[in-house]
Amino acid sequence: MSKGVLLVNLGSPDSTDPEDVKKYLDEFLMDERVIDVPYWARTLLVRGIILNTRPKKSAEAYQRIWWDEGSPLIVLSERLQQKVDALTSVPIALAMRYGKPSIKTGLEELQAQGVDEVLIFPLYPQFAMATTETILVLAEELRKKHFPQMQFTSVPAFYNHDDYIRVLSSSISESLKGVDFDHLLFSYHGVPKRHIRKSDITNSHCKIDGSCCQTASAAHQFCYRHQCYETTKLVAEQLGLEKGKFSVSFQSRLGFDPWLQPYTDRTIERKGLEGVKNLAVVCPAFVSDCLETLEEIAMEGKEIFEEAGGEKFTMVPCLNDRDDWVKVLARWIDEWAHQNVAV
Ligand SMILES: C=CC1=C(C)c2cc3[nH]c(cc4nc(cc5[nH]c(cc1n2)c(C)c5CCC(=O)O)C(CCC(=O)O)=C4C)c(C)c3C=C
Ligand SMILES: [Fe+2]
Ligand SMILES: [Fe+2]
Repeated sequence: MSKGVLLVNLGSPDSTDPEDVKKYLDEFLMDERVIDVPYWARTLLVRGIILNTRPKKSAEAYQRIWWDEGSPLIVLSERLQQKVDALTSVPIALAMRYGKPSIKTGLEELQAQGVDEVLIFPLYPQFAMATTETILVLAEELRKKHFPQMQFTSVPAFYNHDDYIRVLSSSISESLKGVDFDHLLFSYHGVPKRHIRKSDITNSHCKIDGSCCQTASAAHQFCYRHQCYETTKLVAEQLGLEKGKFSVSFQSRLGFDPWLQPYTDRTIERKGLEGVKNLAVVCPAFVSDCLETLEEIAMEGKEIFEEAGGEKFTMVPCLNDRDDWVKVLARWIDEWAHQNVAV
């Protein structure tokens, strides 16, 4: 069998035109693992309500961060793919769960290179039903329908992997060198609390209280909240951050359901009001900078902080195409590619 890798990120609209943003949001929000209500209710909510107003607002946000080459998330993912490809012995393709290049196109690209054993690599450190799971489900549907001769393996969430924690810690200490920050906020993309309960494979562990994510359980293999706290704990240990000097929050909530708390916007405001003058923020749920980091945090978050009395706001960039990150990905891939190969 011939091996190859499909890196998969979230995806962006084709342009900042509200019509393109609407098309992208339709594909994204009509995913049953993102808005997980019955089809009729999702259609009513997404196509009857959200898509009437949100595309215009989101298009304006995309306009504030868009690059000449296109969406930062796509451009940065392409750079990552090219650099990893240059270091590995197997072909590396790139796909997006929503928008272009699609997962089907990515698999076709690998197929054209003779690949029939594919490592599906969701570019998310923490597992979530709205990210990792939806990629794996769609990839399997496509395999059955269009690529029955292919075999898939997938990379599990790497939220606590030593290599990831080391690279993330280095990126934070480099970005914050000489920045005498009072507090470091680890802001993760939020999800509705219901998603956490649904992903609880024990059906009994998750309480979303202060303690369940710290109590050992098989549920943690698929618990986004546990994995976010674990990444934070391991990075804080590696950086020697004292208790109270850092905290966790969840950003980007949508709709009226309760999402994971504390919310990032309110946390940033509270920090400013409490007298924190120098705040640093890192967003470890994203491996590539995107709308949610460049606009929601670096622009809106900064403004909220300054209005609340804060003075210095430092944003730590995502891992993007850092050399140490590229090397780690290339090593993980080569380790997989050389398994079971007689030497
Ligand atoms: C850890 C990664 C992500 C999780 C978990 C996630 C869940 C999630 N997101 C929405 C709704 C929206 N997210 C949007 C943008 C967006 N989300 C992620 C990642 C995760 N989402 C990224 C990387 C991006 C940026 C994409 C880019 O092009 O840069 C958007 C679109 C923008 C907007 O209108 O705000 C929406 C909508 C839900 C509902 C959800 C969990 C249920
Ligand atoms: Fe999102
Ligand atoms: Fe938990």
